[in-house]
Amino acid sequence: MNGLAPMDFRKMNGLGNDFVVLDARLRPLSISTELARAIADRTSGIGCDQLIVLEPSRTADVRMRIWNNEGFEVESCGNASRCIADMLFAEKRQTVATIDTLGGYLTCEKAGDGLVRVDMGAPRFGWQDIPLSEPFADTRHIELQLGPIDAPLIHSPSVVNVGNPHCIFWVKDLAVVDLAKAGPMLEHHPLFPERANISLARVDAKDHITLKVWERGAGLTRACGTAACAVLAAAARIKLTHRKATVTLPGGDLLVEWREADDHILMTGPVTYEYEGVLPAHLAV
Ligand SMILES: N[C@@H](CCC[C@H](N)C(=O)O)C(=O)O
Repeated sequence: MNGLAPMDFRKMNGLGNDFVVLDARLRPLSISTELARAIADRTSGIGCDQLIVLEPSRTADVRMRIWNNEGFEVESCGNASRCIADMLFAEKRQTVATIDTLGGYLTCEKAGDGLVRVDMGAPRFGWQDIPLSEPFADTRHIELQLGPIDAPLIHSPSVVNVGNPHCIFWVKDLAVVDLAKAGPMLEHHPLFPERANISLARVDAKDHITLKVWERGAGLTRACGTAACAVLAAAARIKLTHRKATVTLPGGDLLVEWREADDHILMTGPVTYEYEGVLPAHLAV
């Protein structure tokens, strides 16, 4: 133990995308890459896709910081936003909450039936915004493929930033490539200087998309909220879907709407409280 008091944590998930939540609003915490990785490591006895740390905020109800399972800090997490919003609703006995993140300022509200709606802000499509390492005038489809040159298995993905970078391949068959193998290669492709979250998306109808995600820094997850938002915006942009659709992930459904009035994306979905505990001594912060 490093001389500091052991730390309480809460385990939560959004559609199976799971989080360890630490509350640093009253006691500042210093999170190193090694510590984030150790807490997220599933052999540590706890484990999660993302470590979430709550800090005080001058402008919002809370500042939410996010570390991927690999131990580096990132800008956005859609599923964690819903979880933290729900905690805040209970704490503050309110039906709205605001969350400050590196990826943007989020307004969240109760949506009935235990669901939470988060305004994820406006998508960005410029090549510098994703970011890409070279200019592309049109990010609706970029030149990138996997498989033989004359018969690529997947190709011409759409790219979008919804607080974090996403690359989406449109497929008819979600098993056309093994995402566990293709994901790491594409995540680290030189076109993505900050790496990228990689999705395979199958458009089933104008109001329904099925999605599999390889998350940057976390691998295959049961769900990725920002990927669902990115996919809906990218699909609606190229008229594959309406501006509102259900996005089905391995862990369940999210309802996503890209609102015309203000260009913002609204994501609605459930929250699950798993359990509370105390970090073991070797992980105490
Ligand atoms: N699971 C999250 C996204 C977490 C961050 C992502 N892996 C990244 O590196 O950008 C979500 O629900 O959005």
